[in-house]
Amino acid sequence: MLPSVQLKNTQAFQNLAAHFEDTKDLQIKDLFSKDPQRFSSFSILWNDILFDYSKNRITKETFDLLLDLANEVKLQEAIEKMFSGDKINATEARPVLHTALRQPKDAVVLVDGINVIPQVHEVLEQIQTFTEDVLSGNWKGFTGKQITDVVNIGIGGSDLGPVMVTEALKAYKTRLNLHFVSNIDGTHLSEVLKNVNPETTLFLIASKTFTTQETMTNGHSARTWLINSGAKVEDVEKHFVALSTNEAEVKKFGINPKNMFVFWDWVGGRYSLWSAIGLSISLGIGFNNFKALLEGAHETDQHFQNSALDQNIPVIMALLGVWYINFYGAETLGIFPYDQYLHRFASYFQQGDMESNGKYIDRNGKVVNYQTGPIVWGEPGTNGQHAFYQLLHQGTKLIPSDFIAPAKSLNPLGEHHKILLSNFFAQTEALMNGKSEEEVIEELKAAGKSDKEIDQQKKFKVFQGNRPTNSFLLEKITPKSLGKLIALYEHKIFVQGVIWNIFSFDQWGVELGKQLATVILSELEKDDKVLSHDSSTNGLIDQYKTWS
Ligand SMILES: O=P(O)(O)OC[C@H]1O[C@](O)(CO)[C@@H](O)[C@@H]1O
Repeated sequence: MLPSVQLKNTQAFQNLAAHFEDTKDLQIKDLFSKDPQRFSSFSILWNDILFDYSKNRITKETFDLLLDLANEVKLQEAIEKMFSGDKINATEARPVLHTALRQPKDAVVLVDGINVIPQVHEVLEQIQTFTEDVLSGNWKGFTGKQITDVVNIGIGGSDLGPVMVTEALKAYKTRLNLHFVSNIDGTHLSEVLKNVNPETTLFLIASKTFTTQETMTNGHSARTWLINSGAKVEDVEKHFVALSTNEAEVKKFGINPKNMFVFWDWVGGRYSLWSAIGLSISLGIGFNNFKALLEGAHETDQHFQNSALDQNIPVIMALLGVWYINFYGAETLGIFPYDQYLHRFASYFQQGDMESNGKYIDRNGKVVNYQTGPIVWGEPGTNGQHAFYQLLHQGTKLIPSDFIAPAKSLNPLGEHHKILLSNFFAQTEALMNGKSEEEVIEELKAAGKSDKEIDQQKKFKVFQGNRPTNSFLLEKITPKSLGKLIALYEHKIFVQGVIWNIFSFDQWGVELGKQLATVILSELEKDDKVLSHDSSTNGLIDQYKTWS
């Protein structure tokens, strides 16, 4: 079990609350003018990643008080418990060991007294052999043709990670075309099937439980499509493999267990891209790149486990989040990658963060009296600039944001990357500095505007500034640097869960809707009027029955 400390009862929280009252009106730009060393004090150059957190509403004292909080909730102890396989996912009585999936072969991680690393590497070897088999054309479809297309059927953690990573690393693509089907909406599968040839398509049925309604339904429909396209039942094994923890259900589905890539219940769904769930990644970018992704994540694991808290990037990310959420009342976290390939990064961490820390019950079973996980959202820059940045700059909400960009483009094209990066740098500067009314007036005068025009416009062109941001400047997006970056966010989520005293690795909140949908599905199959719900739900269902 993790140490359980009531956040508001900690001395550090009380101290931070008092400190917040004293400092809440500080302007970040003034902190820069007063301290020429601010950037070097509040940034970390970690090999090919520069993490700059100096554009935040913090002083050295804030930082120290936040670190006191981390110490008071016994963060270091909690980190050790996670890495060593303690059953910190207490409501499911499981360890949390996605970190074991990226450990080298000679590591030892015990679960119930058994070292799990050999099993991890056995599956990695299976992934490698299979990837090579498919890529070389050795693996053939039912008419003897090599595979050209891979369709991953999965949802949530069995989809979002592989989608995000294969998009982020598209520049490293193999000859295989990847497709992802997640939604139960038949449109998703139908649209993908329109573009693939049954003779050359491989389906990966990705599901930790192998009972998820969406995935099972999509999987069965894909199987029917294959058979209707001329394949025999005994050909199915040439086109279907399973990525799962549940061998019994895989067999029930009709997939030969020899075509199964296993993982274990100590891998959380939203932390599973490093496991067999990453098979689509390996097929899509090659096994060596998949391995480099794991190595990058392992580097972050070591950084997280071994760095002092004041030099520990995920810890600092988490503490800054707590500062804004629990003291400034911020409700969301914006993630804005200045890299088109990272266009699914924010949506990936919507599940990662919100399914982990979207909880109001603490580890003692009590309702918390403070805010927990943020709403995570974002789009790539500069698209976001032309959509919602107005609100970031002049809206009434405080939105702490992470800006991410690679220094080197994977597609150097004329001046594109310089322009992109000039926007990346300019936005965090503008969000911090804003523009005063005096500056606006000066600018309007210089542009030759009349006094009347200046009077009309001046108020609207003011930017308050003081909007906090973190910047992540990566040398380049590579499988390794991406692995590092993803793991930084994973551990940030863990640290915040420890501070908020919640269980970050279960997801009971997704169950109620699923239960009710099962009841309603049986009602949709009958013609009678539905009376068993509230009048709104009855009314909606009955209108559906009228129209369907
Ligand atoms: O991999 P499975 O078991 O199909 O689950 C898919 C997803 O469903 C959830 O259990 C709930 O939405 C997620 O946590 C998980 O990633």
